Amino acid sequence: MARSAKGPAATGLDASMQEAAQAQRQRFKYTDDEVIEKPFNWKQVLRLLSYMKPYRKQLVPMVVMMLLGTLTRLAAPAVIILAIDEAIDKGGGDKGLLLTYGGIMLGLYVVQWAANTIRIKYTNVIGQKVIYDLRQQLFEHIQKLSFRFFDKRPAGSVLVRVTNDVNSLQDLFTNGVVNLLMDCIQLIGIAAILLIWNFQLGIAVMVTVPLMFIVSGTLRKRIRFAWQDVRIKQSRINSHLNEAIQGMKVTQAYVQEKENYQFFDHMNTINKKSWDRASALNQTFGPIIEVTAAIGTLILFWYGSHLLQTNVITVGLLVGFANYIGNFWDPINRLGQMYNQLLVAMASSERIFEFIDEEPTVKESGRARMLTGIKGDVSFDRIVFEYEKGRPALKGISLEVKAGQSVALVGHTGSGKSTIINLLCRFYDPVEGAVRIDGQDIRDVTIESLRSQVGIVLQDTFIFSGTIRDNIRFGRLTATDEEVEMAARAVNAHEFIVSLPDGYDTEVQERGNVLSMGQRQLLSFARALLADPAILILDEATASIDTETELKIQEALKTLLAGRTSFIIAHRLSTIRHCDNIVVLDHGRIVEQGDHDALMRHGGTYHGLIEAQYRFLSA
Ligand SMILES: Nc1ncnc2c1ncn2[C@@H]1O[C@H](COP(=O)(O)OP(=O)(O)OP(=O)(O)O)[C@@H](O)[C@H]1O
Repeated sequence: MARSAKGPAATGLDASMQEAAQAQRQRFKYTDDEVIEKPFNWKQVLRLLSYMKPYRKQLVPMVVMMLLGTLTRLAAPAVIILAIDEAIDKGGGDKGLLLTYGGIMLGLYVVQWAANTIRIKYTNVIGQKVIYDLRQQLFEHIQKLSFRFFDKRPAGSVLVRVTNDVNSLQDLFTNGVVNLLMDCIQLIGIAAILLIWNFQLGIAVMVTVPLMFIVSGTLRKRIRFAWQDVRIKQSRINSHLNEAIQGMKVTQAYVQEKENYQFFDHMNTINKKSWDRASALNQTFGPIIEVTAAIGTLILFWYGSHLLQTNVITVGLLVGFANYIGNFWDPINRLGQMYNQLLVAMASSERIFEFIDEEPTVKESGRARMLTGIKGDVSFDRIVFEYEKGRPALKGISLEVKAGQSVALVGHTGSGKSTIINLLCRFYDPVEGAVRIDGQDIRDVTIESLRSQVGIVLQDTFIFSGTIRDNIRFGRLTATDEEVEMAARAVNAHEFIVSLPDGYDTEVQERGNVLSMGQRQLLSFARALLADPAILILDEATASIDTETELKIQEALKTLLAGRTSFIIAHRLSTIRHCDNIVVLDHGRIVEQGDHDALMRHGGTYHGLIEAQYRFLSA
């Protein structure tokens, strides 16, 4: 009864929850675009190894130690053979000789231990340095890449290359390459010793080797795919987690926690299943290797004892063979693992090199001059620009701005206001036409000198982790504490800064979580003032400031803008009323320009926008 009373409601709830989870699944679409492994590619391996070149000096002792370690390991069973045959078997127990062989064995182990310790030290040092260089080179290069590059990629995928992909090469450089060489030398060495010492027995005990390679190859492949699947599932969880944390406020505001939880639970379950499968497959590998190894040992003792009885081999040789065979399977096993690791590293290095080889689309010409001591005349000469081929964002913009003038850019959303600014800062280059400052095409001047003449206060004010003082000083790193404070006072930010617990030394988090939007904007004003650029851009800069702060800001802006050419993008038209020139954009074209009074008299688009805004505010 209890069950039937509860049943329909519970079933209904379950059904609705399942529907919600299903809807969530459809909402989150993850593309597994990152290929996890790539075929072996010699060119790429050589390119990777070239990162070791600067450390040639450390490479020499490392290789010497590696050879010494491997040779001593190969020599040890040979000494056992001699000790048994010469000191125990033949001489009927020559204690002196036995002690000598014992001493040699001890010596070999000490040398082997020392050689391995020194080798590991050198490999770690070289490996870490190579990874450091690679990460540094990658980051340095990414910083140079143009906006077009970032437009095409989500921030997460760029992040993953600098972290995960570089990390996956770390193992290869710190252990992989050296172990691979050591294992190869050991395998070839053992095979050669066995065949030289007794060809027939050598062939007999190694008869299982091809079998081992086949089993190991096939199984490893399956295990590799299973682990790849785990990585894909984990990377999905990571992307979802990233999105869930970034969008936490929206999730809570729309009360979507339960749905998010269910979706996460669904992905987590899939991940667990995938992990269980891979791990179960992995566990089958050990017994298979052991069985194959046991077959080899069985053949050794069966055929070996036969050869012993017929006096073809000695007891020492049989024991020595057993010893060598014991050292034979481990390298085979490791080589399989190494091969998998190498294929994963191939994919990671390909992704890293793809970024390193990416040329910035905004390039500096070899003859670029410094742009210094400018007046601030700006001209846009018949500019055509498109972000995506065939979809022009600017369609022939011509605009003359005299030094010291303030220009407002207005127009509907998507009309091209920010694009004009992007071209002035050379974040992109126009497809046609030219942007000039004081008559110089900005493609002929160095990017650094151009951007240091152009100050920008963006709509989304970025606050870096650090103190308030550091954040203002970002405008000019050499500014003194007094200059930082003066800039803050000039834009009316000083008052709120000193009211914070540690004043100018208050620590703020990435993106300025402890500050209000208005406060963040005031800080970025101070930052721009400190930079003292000849040309200033304010992109929606006053959008988030309340009326009282806005009055303060308007006052500060007069100081900030005095003597500078300025471009102001503002949706609130009241803030740009006093600009010298108001440029009205419509679908990438200038449709009107003039001062406020002239445009109002004209009664065109601007007049319409002012009317609409007035109606909206008084509604
Ligand atoms: N990174 C980009 N990649 C592709 N298209 C873009 C990109 N940035 C802008 N666009 C497109 O270019 C056109 C102009 O955009 P722009 O950002 O200059 O408009 P806006 O006038 O500043 O708009 P808003 O007032 O909304 O900020 C729009 O159609 C927009 O969709």
